[in-house]
Amino acid sequence: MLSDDDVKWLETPQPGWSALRLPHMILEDSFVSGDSSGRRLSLRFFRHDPDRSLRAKVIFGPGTQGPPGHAHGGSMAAVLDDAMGGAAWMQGHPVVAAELTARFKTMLPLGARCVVEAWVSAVDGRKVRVAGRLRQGDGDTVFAEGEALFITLDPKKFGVLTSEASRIFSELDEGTS
Ligand SMILES: CCCCCCCCCC(=O)SCCNC(=O)CCNC(=O)[C@H](O)C(C)(C)COP(=O)(O)OP(=O)(O)OC[C@H]1O[C@@H](n2cnc3c(N)ncnc32)[C@H](O)[C@@H]1OP(=O)(O)O
Repeated sequence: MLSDDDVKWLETPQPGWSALRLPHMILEDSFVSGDSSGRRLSLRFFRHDPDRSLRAKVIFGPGTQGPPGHAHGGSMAAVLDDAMGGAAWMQGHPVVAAELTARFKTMLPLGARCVVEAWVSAVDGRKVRVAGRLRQGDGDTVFAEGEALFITLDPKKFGVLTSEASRIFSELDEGTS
């Protein structure tokens, strides 16, 4: 479904980005990242090393269709949710989403190469506020923006994801320190 060029584009980090495997990607059938067919969502995650925010490259496949030829808003919101949650986890906050706002700015053509940016904007006790943006990969067009409130839970509630997160993020630090 994806061309070899698309796969190569997805897997190539931009300068200052480190490839990142988010902890929940070890789970089978992860809603956003679990489709390897290219029909729905194809994503690769990265850390933007200078400020430790999150980046993802994403292509919305034909199975994400909402308006003809364009991505469903729910699929864009799901990508923003996953990326914003990932940004919080990457900064050491084991969270789930409590509130999510998405603003759809421009219709997103299926098959377009897109970039997601997500960053923690504030932390107040267990409340972690994160913002994100889904934009054109090779231009400035913004398809959607998001803001979310995540709540930190007892890490034990996440089972194996907790140790997986420590392993992944410390390896990432060793690789870039
Ligand atoms: C492994 C890597 C993963 C990477 C990416 C994955 C991202 C995926 C993100 C998701 O989609 S997670 C799935 C969707 N989310 C859920 O299913 C969460 C369902 N909701 C819950 O489990 C609970 O409601 C929740 C944990 C969010 C809160 O319950 P708690 O009992 O732990 O919290 P509590 O009620 O004590 O509230 C703690 C604080 O948060 C505030 N709060 C909780 N829910 C809120 C809400 N919905 N809106 C605003 N504030 C909220 C609450 O007012 C309070 O503020 P204060 O400390 O100031 O008093």
